[in-house]
Amino acid sequence: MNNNKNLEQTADILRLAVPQMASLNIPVTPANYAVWFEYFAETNLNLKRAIDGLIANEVVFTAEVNHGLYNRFIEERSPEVIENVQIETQILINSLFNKIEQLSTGTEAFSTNLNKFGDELQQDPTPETLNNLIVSLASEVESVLATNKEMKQSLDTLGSELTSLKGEMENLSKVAMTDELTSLNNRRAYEMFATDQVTLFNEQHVGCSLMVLDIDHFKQFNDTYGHLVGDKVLAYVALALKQAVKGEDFVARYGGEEFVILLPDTKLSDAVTVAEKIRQRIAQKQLTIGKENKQQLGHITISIGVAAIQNGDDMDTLLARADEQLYNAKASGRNCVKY
Ligand SMILES: Nc1nc2c(ncn2[C@@H]2O[C@H](COP(=O)(O)OP(=O)(O)OP(=O)(O)O)[C@@H](O)[C@H]2O)c(=O)[nH]1
Repeated sequence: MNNNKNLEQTADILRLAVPQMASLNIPVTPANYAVWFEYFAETNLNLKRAIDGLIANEVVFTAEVNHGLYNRFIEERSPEVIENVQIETQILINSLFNKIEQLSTGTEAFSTNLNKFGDELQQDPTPETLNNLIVSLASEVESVLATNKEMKQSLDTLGSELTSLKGEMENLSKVAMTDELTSLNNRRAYEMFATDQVTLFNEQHVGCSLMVLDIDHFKQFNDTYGHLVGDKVLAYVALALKQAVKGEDFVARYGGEEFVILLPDTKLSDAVTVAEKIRQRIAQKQLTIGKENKQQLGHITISIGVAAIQNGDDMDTLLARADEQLYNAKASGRNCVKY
């Protein structure tokens, strides 16, 4: 089993990456760590070449440079990379926590044994020799206790370092599940949530409904106002969707200008009501850009397909039915909800 090898490799990379990042004044954020993990793992030769080039040319690793490396070499490939880093580091952390526990148990047991030995000696007191033994055993106990104390201190330090590393890894996991442009859940996060909802339906008969939403004629919008304005509109739609649903509803950017909302424990008619409210809210909004010299962008509309989970559904069949309804909405002239 190469688990130990992986663990050792991960630990080695951790030992190399963190000091190198510190010497280049690169903050150990989850995204930066993902870049440097890959660099030292030597699994991404393009990334390695790019970083070596930057170092050779004495380029300062500013926030923009770090962000660029992450975007180009990590995010654009796959969030799986981040998840791998997260999983491997998590294994490392767990194993170190286990070791810490073993160590403290071991030293405690040693000092207990020594104490016991001291007790036994006291039961058969032969004058001088025993007295000497007791004295030396007592001093040994003392030294073990001192070592134990030192050990405890270093374990405490290690423990708090690991706790903060654990926190960073949780952030990393969050990065892997979040769409950078809109800060919504990404497709990967949606798929995990949808899988859980399908299981809940199969095992406990708790239903759910799914909306698939797509901005109408978005290509035209991009062509007229440019991609950057298009990006702002995507962020606006994301916020509007978040604000339009209640706590448990799961909003995600599925890709491009397509969003999904999964509504747990919600029947079709209720989901359609929510969808209609969202459609109207977005259609009514007059879009502007710029703070002082506001440029009017007019209105955008969205089309929505809705479906409720049925017996025999899996995540893909549910999505396919909602998608079919989205197609119907587009075919019926857009800016409408079909179910
Ligand atoms: N600005 C921006 N545009 C994007 C992004 N992702 C996808 N798009 C654009 O969204 C447009 C989608 O175009 P189409 O699939 O033809 O659909 P549409 O123009 O919205 O037309 P209908 O969906 O049929 O109403 C393309 O121009 C994509 O470039 C993004 O992240 N930012």
